[in-house]
Amino acid sequence: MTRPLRLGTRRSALATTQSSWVADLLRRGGSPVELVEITTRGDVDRAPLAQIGGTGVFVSALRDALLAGEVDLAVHSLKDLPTSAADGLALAAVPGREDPRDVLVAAGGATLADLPRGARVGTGSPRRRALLLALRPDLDVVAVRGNVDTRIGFATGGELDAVVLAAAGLARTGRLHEASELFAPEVFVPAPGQGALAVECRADDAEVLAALAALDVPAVRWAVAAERQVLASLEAGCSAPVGAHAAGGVLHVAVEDPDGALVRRAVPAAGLDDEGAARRLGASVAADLLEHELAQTPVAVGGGAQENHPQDRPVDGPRPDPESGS
Ligand SMILES: NCc1[nH]cc(CCC(=O)O)c1CC(=O)O
Repeated sequence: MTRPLRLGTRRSALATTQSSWVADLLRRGGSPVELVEITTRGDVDRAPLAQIGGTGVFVSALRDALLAGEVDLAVHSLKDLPTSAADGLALAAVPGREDPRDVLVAAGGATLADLPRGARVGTGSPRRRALLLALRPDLDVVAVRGNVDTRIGFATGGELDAVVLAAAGLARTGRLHEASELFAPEVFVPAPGQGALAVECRADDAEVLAALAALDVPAVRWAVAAERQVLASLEAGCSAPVGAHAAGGVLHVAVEDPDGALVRRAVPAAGLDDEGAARRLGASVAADLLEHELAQTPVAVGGGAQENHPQDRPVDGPRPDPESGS
């Protein structure tokens, strides 16, 4: 290959770290790579993510650049990818997964159990909010948005008692030691695809497809396929409170029921070795949940379900970076 592959990346610390990691893997495989910076609406617009299209806004600008031929590949956090396939693009590689867990970052190294009654804990993710309140109903969960650095600052600066983040974001940027607790994924079920990356290219670009095939780790691909199918089958948007995590031969699912209570499921997931098997497993767990746990129950006038959802009080970050979704 003569010309370098152009890898489109967002500018945040996490995005450039992830992109550089993939670029290095490709270079080690003999493919020259250059990084091309892409600015997304989510990077410049300070409006709440939900208003400007959810975490999908970070993905769509990179996809547009791919389809326009401005770049040849793009690296996404897999959990930020919409579950629907993108026309003209291929999910060419799902490389090795980083730590999929969620972590607590609290001043003084406090764990969740150490936090005082009514402690203020920051997260912008409805899933993390639901999981936190299931474990500690007394907590005051505060909506926060901002990059990893900003959100850690809320806890270390004393503005909040703690924040919840993805271990992967900390690990990839060399900050995992700042976590005060690593949550067990069976209990604090991670977002579908958390810790994994998605490498996309044009579906008809045989040269890039071939280079990326070497980065694919099938066991990770099938695990995240099952996790994402749970989300897709539940017809949940990217910010819905759904956790799904496949590891050690078990698929764990956690989802909020219409009354605001957390429902968990654990089903065998050994031997997932193709996309069809992975999807069937995810779809069957979702169907079972929809039939037995998530059927709409009549809500009393006055909206009883709302009582479990005290209003978020936003804390403004200096940057509108995205690392605040699920
Ligand atoms: N939604 C933002 C986002 N997308 C991916 C990561 C971290 C890396 C990963 O989960 O793969 C984060 C930050 C976070 O959730 O704390």
